[in-house]
Amino acid sequence: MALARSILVLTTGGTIASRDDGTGAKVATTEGRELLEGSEIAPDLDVRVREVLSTDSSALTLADLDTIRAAVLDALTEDVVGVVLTHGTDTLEETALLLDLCHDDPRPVVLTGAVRSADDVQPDGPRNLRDALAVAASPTARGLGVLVVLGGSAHAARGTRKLHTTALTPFHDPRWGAVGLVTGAGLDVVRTPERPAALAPAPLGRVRVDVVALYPGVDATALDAHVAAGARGLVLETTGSGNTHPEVVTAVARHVRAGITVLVSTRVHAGEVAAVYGGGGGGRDLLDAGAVLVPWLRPGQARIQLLALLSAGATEDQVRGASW
Ligand SMILES: NC(=O)C[C@H](N)C(=O)O
Repeated sequence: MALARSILVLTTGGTIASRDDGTGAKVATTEGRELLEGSEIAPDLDVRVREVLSTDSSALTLADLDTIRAAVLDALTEDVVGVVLTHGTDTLEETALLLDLCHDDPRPVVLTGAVRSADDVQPDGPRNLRDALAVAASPTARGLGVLVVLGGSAHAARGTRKLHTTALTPFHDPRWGAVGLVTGAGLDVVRTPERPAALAPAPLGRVRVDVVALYPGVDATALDAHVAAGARGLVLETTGSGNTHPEVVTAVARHVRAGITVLVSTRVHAGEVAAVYGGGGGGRDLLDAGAVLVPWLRPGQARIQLLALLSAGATEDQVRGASW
């Protein structure tokens, strides 16, 4: 008989592990062992589970992200064909990108979660976990980096976002679409994601990077407050293709001169950020003020990449030249 393929499942909480706490609120309380019991596991897989955290992903701290990354890197030192990480969906895209940035191993790391809680009459967690295990064990998933598997498809970590609060297929990559579809046999790959060279993992908590929302009527108050709180980097959630009010651009120029890295992302779901508009508040003005345009990553993932770069000691040129 063929030797069983080993997979380590790391659990962190989220809706996949949540149940009613008696007041009608969902809280992550399900143990890793119970998650596996509820999911069909192929007989040729040897699946072990390790509990890392038990929290709603919206409450994760940077120290928690360090803990999760360390647990994944540790799991990859073991004799496993792949790793599955169960995670809340709210900030799954941040954790997925962080792991992908330092993933330098052909074995797949697969993040999964659920939209419906573990005590729902029709939970989606068991199927998602089964799919994630199938992908983690699939030879076709090797070399694709960190993947997000929910609702029957797999997406690359980079560029993938939660785009629906309740749909069973909440994750999409607006630029490239899915990497593959989950089949009974594993992963049917439709594209190979482009991934930059891996970064050395460094603890995230020493650097502060904040996201600043921009909207009609905005001024520089929030921007200045983040810098006063110690931010070394700011990610602007601009309107449209990278535009805002001239007052914000003036503040950006001041902060860039003082050594703060300012990234220009957008609140718009799909499409490129570019230096098109002038007039004092346009993307062209932000570029001239010294900001870095982020064509494709949206604010959550841009922040994680900037945190990872600054934490790893990247130079200004390395930050500017990164794949955004
Ligand atoms: N569907 C989910 O997992 C949402 C949950 N609030 C979380 O991110 O932990």
